Amino acid sequence: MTDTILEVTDLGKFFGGLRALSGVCFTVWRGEIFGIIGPNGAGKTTLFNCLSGALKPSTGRIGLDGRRIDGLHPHDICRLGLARTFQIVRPFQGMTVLGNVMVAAYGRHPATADAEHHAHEALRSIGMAHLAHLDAERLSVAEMRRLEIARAIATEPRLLLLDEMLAGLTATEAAALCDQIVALNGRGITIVMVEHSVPVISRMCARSIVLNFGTLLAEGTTQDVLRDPRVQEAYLGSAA
Ligand SMILES: Nc1ncnc2c1ncn2[C@@H]1O[C@H](COP(=O)(O)OP(=O)(O)OP(=O)(O)O)[C@@H](O)[C@H]1O
Repeated sequence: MTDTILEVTDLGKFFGGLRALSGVCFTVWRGEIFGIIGPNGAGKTTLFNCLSGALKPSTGRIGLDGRRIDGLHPHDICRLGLARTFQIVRPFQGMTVLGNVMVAAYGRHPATADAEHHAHEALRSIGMAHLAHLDAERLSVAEMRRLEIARAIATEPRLLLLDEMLAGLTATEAAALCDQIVALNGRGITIVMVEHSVPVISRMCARSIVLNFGTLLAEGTTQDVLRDPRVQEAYLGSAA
């Protein structure tokens, strides 16, 4: 039997008359890397904002490990084991890489020595230990992305939402980051990733959903989803 970590049922988010999400249902299984694709404005970031508590959904329910989390505050959702990254990385100004990650680690480890230890662990897990004492603002784009993941990891999530982590990276940088993401997944963290690159989603995610105009266009194995004629027309066709 498959073990569900995240269950989304009839999720809707309306901004006035705009239905950014409507009737969205899907299930993420524990231990998988799950993909979310869709054209610009399809509602992917709104979905992440609802899952992480940044936005209160207008309809529906979200279950994390069987517990209802929709409408909870972001820090409560984070404490329950769901972390997310942001498309645009904004490190705390005037702080080192380590300091930035410690801010996240304090959530579970209020003592400074503990927070520092766990922040170092998070940096090591994403291959950034050697950059711990660098001013965070001096990082490259690829390093910023890894810092963003380290901050999320430092909250010790069971489920990690990654929002377009590969955008703007070179092919080599993207491949290295994909390897890091697979390694994190190998350590037991379930991953949900929003990604525009179809080849990346095909390689990384056994199962995926496609959003279009705020509705679920397809759900299933990534292979089947990408072969779906509606997906081809709405997403791949328009991208070609
Ligand atoms: N705070 C908001 N107020 C009003 N409309 C919003 C708000 N946030 C998002 N929207 C609208 O909701 C729709 C979905 O936006 P969203 O950013 O979730 O799409 P997306 O799939 O993440 O797009 P992209 O790939 O460009 O990041 C868009 O029409 C957007 O303009």
